[in-house]
Amino acid sequence: MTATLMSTMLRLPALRARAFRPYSFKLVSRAVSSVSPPLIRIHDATFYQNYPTAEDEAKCQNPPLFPNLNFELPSKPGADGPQHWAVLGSLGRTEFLDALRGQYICIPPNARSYPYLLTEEIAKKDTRLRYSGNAIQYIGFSGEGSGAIGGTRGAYLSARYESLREETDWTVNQYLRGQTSLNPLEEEKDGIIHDEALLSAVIADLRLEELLDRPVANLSNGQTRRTRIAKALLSKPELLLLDDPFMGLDPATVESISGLLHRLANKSDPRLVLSLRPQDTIPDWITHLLVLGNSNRVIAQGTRSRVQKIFDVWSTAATRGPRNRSNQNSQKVLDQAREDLEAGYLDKQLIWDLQPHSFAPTRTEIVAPRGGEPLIEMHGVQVRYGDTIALGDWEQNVRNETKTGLHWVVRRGQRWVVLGANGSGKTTLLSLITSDHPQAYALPMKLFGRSRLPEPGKPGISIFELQSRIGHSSPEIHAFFPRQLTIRQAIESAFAETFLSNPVLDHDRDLDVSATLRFFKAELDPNFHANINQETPKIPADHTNFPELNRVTRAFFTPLDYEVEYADNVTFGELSTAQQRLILFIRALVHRPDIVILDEPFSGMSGSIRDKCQHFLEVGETMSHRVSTPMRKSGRNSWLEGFKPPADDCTPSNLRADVRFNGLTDQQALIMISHVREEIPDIVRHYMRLPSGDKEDDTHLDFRCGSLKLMSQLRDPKVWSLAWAPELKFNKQSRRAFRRRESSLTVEETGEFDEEVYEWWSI
Ligand SMILES: Nc1ncnc2c1ncn2[C@@H]1O[C@H](COP(=O)(O)OP(=O)(O)OP(=O)(O)O)[C@@H](O)[C@H]1O
Repeated sequence: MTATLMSTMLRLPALRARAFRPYSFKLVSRAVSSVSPPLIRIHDATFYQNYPTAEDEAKCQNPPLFPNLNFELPSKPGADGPQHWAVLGSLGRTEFLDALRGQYICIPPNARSYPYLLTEEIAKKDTRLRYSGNAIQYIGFSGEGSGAIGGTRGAYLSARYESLREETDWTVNQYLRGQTSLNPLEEEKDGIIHDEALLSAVIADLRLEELLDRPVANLSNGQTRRTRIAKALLSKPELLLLDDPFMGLDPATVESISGLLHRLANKSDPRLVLSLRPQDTIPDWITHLLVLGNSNRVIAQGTRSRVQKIFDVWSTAATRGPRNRSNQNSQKVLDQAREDLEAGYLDKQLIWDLQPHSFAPTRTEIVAPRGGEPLIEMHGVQVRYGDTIALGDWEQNVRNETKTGLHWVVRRGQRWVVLGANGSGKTTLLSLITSDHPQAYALPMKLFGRSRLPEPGKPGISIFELQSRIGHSSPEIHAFFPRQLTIRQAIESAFAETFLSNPVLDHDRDLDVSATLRFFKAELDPNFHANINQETPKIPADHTNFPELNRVTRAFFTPLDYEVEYADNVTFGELSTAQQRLILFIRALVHRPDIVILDEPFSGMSGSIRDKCQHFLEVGETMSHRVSTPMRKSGRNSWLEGFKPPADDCTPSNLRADVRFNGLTDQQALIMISHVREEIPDIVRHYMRLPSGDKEDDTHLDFRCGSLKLMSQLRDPKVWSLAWAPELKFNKQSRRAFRRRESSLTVEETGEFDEEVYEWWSI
């Protein structure tokens, strides 16, 4: 780069952005007293996607990332022991890890360096490690499912379930050994991994023995996660960056992977930096935290206890107003927080998400509805691959007879959660319902009262009918969803036969799509914060022009498509992972399907977006307190940012002409999968748990199914742990569910109760 260009760049206004110094930089640099040079040193650096130009700011493009960043990662434990870092934030976590590993343009260029990689020690170990690209490995988990390791190809979701092996269906063993090119080089023939001892240790540590011969395309999400961590460890990096490592893992696997990571981190082999969502539980062994605010700013960093104190100050500033502090340090933090709040780098939602929230039980009783007609019926379903039974390898008591396979009925109006360890068959089960699984045609199951194939006197159910009656969001759909669609097109694809075919739209459907875009504008519109104070246009509500408005007594009317044009200008691919998940969530609901299937819908989302989604699911656009879990959880509605209820919000919601969604109806059924208790809304009153583990082992989870007691909520840690309890504990603490029959009515009159037919357990 020429000196002139360099000096021009340094004069850019963007580079003179408000000097930002994370509160504890001095503290961090003092703590690092080790004689060994740091592995990463970032000193007053600003990063850019592209070389910055003078026009960038005027055109609002190429914004600076992490302006004036200071950060050091020691190579060796200091006097206080090793440093284990976690990066917390709603947005920008991946970008931050990318900046650490040498991506983006760093200004000034020498502000980011890797001094430890230039030492003799590294040269002796392996000269390849001198290059940060080799020494620092990144694993991200937002490219979901086995697709993330190139397992599933093409654009057809059922690819994962085809039992035919293709040339490119690498087994886990081949993948770990690096034997994954179609024309291997001579030296690759027996695998490029030569460190067999390391390979065996990693396979044992990550419990991969049983999976070695399985094609990577067939792995469940949790199995994929373990395989990818193993692969990264085999390249013996100096530093491993793990982006959202616990997303989508069942509670037991979270514990075991966290323990494994701790052991690795303690040996510094490799060193680790994790990224986590603000609401995630931070593993005990993490010693240092770095917090990202909005617009790619680092707003706090330092030792865990120091950053926790900063959170406390933020929290009082947000709830009780920014009063002055007696302690000088706290005052500094408070002043900085005020500045950051004003600049929008920090906001109330992030503060709320960062606080650990203890479970506050509510006194609301919610009945598990008996439900209407059956939408899904399974009578002894088993999914087999050769000799292996992937789903239904258990016995159930049905009408007091022992039967094999899955027996289950889902009725209109019911809300289910399917629980189960990673690999227990949850995704397989859902793929039978959506008919992505080829075996769906042959199994003893009915959807909407009909089989997939025609029966005498009854037509089979077509895939297109299924698609229009089922709303589905899942990690697999996320992996395959076309990135080029605009936000509006992505949501409208709910009304189409395939992702890319033309949706069948009409005026009402347009209004429905617009209503969702308006409700989630704060989360999706990139310019939302810039326009927050803009006045809503008010059109006089002339009743002759707007006959629909006769029912409401309002002087002004705001058109429903007001302020939703942003959705035509931003593509799905330009959105963050959390925003993409939000689009898929909306897409699963917007066409009001009979069955809504939400497979880990909130993973990757911040707590506040998750809460807003739960609110939408329960009570839609209304402010009703009918159930809304988030309302009761937080006792306030800061997460409803940007949603401006119409001025006359006191009008009963069922009379408001512009409210199009009131939450799930009695005609709809919900089936959810999640491994995180906070993600399960209180309207979920039924659960099914798929078995896992060795039957001889006393930690084995057996098949269970049933409803929640009147006051139970799966968000309650006690109820949650019971739902995951092994047989003995489960039997002790739950009870058989029965429904009281009205004494005057006979079985013929009331019909059978599912709780009695299928042996349900109340928890
Ligand atoms: N084609 C196949 N051949 C053999 N086994 C398969 C095949 N497809 C899936 N499996 C296995 O079936 C089991 C169930 O997988 P599934 O993806 O349904 O689990 P899951 O409960 O959704 O897991 P996770 O929580 O990790 O997503 C897994 O052990 C998986 O490896």
